[in-house]
Amino acid sequence: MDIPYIKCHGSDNDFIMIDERKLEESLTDEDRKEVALLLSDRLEGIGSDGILYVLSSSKAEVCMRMFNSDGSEAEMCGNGLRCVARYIIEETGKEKVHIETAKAVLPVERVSDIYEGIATFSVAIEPVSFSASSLPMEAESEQVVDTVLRDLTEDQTFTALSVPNPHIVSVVTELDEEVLENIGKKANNSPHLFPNGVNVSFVRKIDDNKIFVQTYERGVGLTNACGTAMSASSIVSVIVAGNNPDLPVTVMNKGGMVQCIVHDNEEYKVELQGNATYVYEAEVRVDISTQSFEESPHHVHTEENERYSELREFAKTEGGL
Ligand SMILES: N[C@@H](CCC[C@H](N)C(=O)O)C(=O)O
Repeated sequence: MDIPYIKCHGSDNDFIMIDERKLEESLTDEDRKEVALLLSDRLEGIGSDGILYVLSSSKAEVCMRMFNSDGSEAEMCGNGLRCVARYIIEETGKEKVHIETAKAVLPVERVSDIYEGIATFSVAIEPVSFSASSLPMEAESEQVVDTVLRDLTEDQTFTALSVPNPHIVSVVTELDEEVLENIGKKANNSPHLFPNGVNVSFVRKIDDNKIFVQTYERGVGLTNACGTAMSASSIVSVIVAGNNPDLPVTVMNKGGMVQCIVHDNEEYKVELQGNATYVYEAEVRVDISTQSFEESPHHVHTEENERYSELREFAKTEGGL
């Protein structure tokens, strides 16, 4: 099967975007899983944190489905949704479109540049729930807010929420990547606690409405950034670290930066704003039965990648890396 794709990223959380509407054969869920496992592999494949599948929709311009690099499907992907948003906004020529995701039809639009010369897209992150059952998470109380999770640590507190994929977030003074990785692995090997796994984030407050976030992602491991995690972390920073709702929270990460505007009216909602950078475009011939693939030459988006490098350097300094 020949599959044209765009290698893209949001804050260096990188994806292979496949427009299924352009394929000659339709994909089954088993195909989507196999393609994710084969192509996402960093050593033997193309390498990515996951695959974004773009499908037709009867409810919106298109539907996005996201498969992690381990072949599991996620309910939502914030950085990926910005890439799909760009793709559809450029395709339709509209300023604002809607994209169907597993749990909601979400508005997405182009907004003013987050950094000079970086085309920036805003996506809605919702529905948000603090109910433990929404993750799902086995807990003694219906909500887990700033609470020590004794199965994972002795003294570190976490807040659990779904946005709508599952997250636990801890506000820390020093961010230790090794501790994060250990807790992330433990949480994802604790089906009695998190039957569907969980994304684990550490948040360090840099200043008022400015945080640094790193995440151990379910189905992937440590990544440069996770859009839903940065949205969940911004909400948690409003609740437990004194950040202000309705004003942008600048979120630095290992791959760049985004802005999250947290709205806490009747329900929590987040506007996640950041880059949607195309690295290159190519076509891959995949043979699922032999687990093999062959790639065409890449059409590299040199100029926008150079511009993104500037943002990455700026973010490193601002994030104290
Ligand atoms: N990196 C993504 C989230 C991808 C899914 C996540 N690993 C999960 O399984 O929930 C993002 O930008 O939100």
